[in-house]
Amino acid sequence: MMDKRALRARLRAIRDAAAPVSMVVPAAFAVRLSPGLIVASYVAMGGEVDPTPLARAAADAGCRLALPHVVDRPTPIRFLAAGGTLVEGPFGLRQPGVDAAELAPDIILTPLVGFDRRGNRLGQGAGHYDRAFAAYPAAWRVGIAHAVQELPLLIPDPWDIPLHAILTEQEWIVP
Ligand SMILES: Nc1nc2c(c(=O)[nH]1)N(C=O)[C@@H](CNc1ccc(C(=O)N[C@@H](CCC(=O)O)C(=O)O)cc1)CN2
Ligand SMILES: Nc1ncnc2c1ncn2[C@@H]1O[C@H](COP(=O)(O)OP(=O)(O)OP(=O)(O)O)[C@@H](O)[C@H]1O
Repeated sequence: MMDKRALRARLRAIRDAAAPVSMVVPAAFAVRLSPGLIVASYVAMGGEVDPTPLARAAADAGCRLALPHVVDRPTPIRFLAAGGTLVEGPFGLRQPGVDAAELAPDIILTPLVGFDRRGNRLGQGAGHYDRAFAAYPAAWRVGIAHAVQELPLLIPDPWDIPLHAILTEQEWIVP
């Protein structure tokens, strides 16, 4: 059994030591966008990769943007309409106010702590995206990370739902 906590600590350190990268929107992402689709992005914190180029491409294509709204570790995240004033949330996050409209995402962009080429993912360990993926099984799941966050193999837990694609500053990976 892999020690996920130790792995997470190591990968966060690797991620936070990496030079900031700016993402180029892959054609394979752009072709998926169409007016009215709901794209859940995130507000990067710490050493996370900034998904703004993808969010902007989505908005330019007429998609509606949502952002995760976090209450605490045990409470499932909800995706709320972006565009209003962001407020401070737990874990140092910036997020929509609790009164923003809840949206059901068609595409979910998720920041990764670690990943492998099969689409297995290591996140923050609160199960927020695991549960969001289970709640929206039809959504297209796109992970975003620095290339150095790749692992040779991550053994998935029974509840893990794999990513459809992973974007790094070097590659668009489709498992
Ligand atoms: N930018 C961003 N937004 C996000 C997430 C995320 O990982 N990144 N989430 C992902 O689920 C959800 C929020 N859940 C979270 C759950 C736990 C921790 C957490 O334990 N943070 C650590 C520091 C983490 C780090 O350095 O990466 C802490 O507060 O000690 C953060 C977010 C939704 N929004
Ligand atoms: N569909 C679900 N419903 C309820 N709890 C879940 C579900 N999926 C996962 N969990 C719980 O959430 C926690 C997730 O831990 P895990 O180490 O897999 O997180 P992770 O891979 O870092 O992903 P995440 O980004 O979702 O935190 C586990 O305790 C697990 O039991």
